[in-house]
Amino acid sequence: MIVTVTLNPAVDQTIKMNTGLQSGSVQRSTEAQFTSGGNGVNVSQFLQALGSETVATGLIGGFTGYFIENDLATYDVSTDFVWVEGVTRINTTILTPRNEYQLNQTGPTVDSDVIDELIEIISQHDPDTLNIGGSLLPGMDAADVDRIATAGDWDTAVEVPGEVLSELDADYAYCKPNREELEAATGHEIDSVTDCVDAAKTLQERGFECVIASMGSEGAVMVTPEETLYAPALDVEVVDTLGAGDSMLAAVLWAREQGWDAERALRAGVVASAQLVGVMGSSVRELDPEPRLDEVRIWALDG
Ligand SMILES: O=P(O)(O)OC[C@@]1(O)O[C@H](CO)[C@@H](O)[C@@H]1O
Repeated sequence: MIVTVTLNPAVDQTIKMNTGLQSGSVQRSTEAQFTSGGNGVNVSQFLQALGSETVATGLIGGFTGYFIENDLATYDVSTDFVWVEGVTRINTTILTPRNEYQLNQTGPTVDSDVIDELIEIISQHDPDTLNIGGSLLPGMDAADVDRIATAGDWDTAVEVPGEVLSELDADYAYCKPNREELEAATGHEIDSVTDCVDAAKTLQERGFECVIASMGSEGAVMVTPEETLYAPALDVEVVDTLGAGDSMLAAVLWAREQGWDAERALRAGVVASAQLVGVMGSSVRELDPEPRLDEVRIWALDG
């Protein structure tokens, strides 16, 4: 069973415009929606959509906290959050005909005592795999992530900002940085698949057993102790990219849970993220990568 931990969840507000943004005048949207978000929350929702057993935990508060719990219930996602003082943030994605803007709030400040409560809850669910995803709240640091990761007998997958990734000390089973996070965590500039592989290997040497690095429309690299794989992205119509990386991680964890090998797991991740970029926002009720696995091309880059 996979438990996800989102330290800084969000209500994702997605606003669609039929013009570019201009200052000095009121502009009106053509479409808008609110969904529950934050990397771990999304991973739980995608795991549920894939048919995997999951519980979403983390720190929530205020009216937006209630929204997240209720929204996840409508997707049949089990939740067990720690309630904190303050109000969970609202993050805004604005889609204009040419651009995608992402405005993320910082989130409320918390006392790091909440970590004890969180660890207690995680332990009660006895996960095989724990996914810790997203940014940290003010008042927390990378040592809190290490503490959660090492508090029990579970494999941990992290999908955290690059500056947090660079400060982690524990050993992790998985990490899933995007290009920006990989650059920030390693200091490598990534202009090619080769750069991406080099940076992913640098991370692996620091204690991340399997590194899944997503590069948007250029695809993804997976580095395991046994192999280095590259898969280009599928050629699909992109509505927005929110949650695409989370769906890739969810599908890889789901595939590994079923005993699939690394290559098949990477195929599943690439198909899931292709489905996600085709929908507005980061919510889907069903994910079924299997019928499209053969569409993904895979390069084994070295032994
Ligand atoms: O501010 P963070 O925690 O780094 O990222 C949070 C976030 O932008 O990432 C998810 C998509 O991956 C969204 O659901 C959410 O709003």
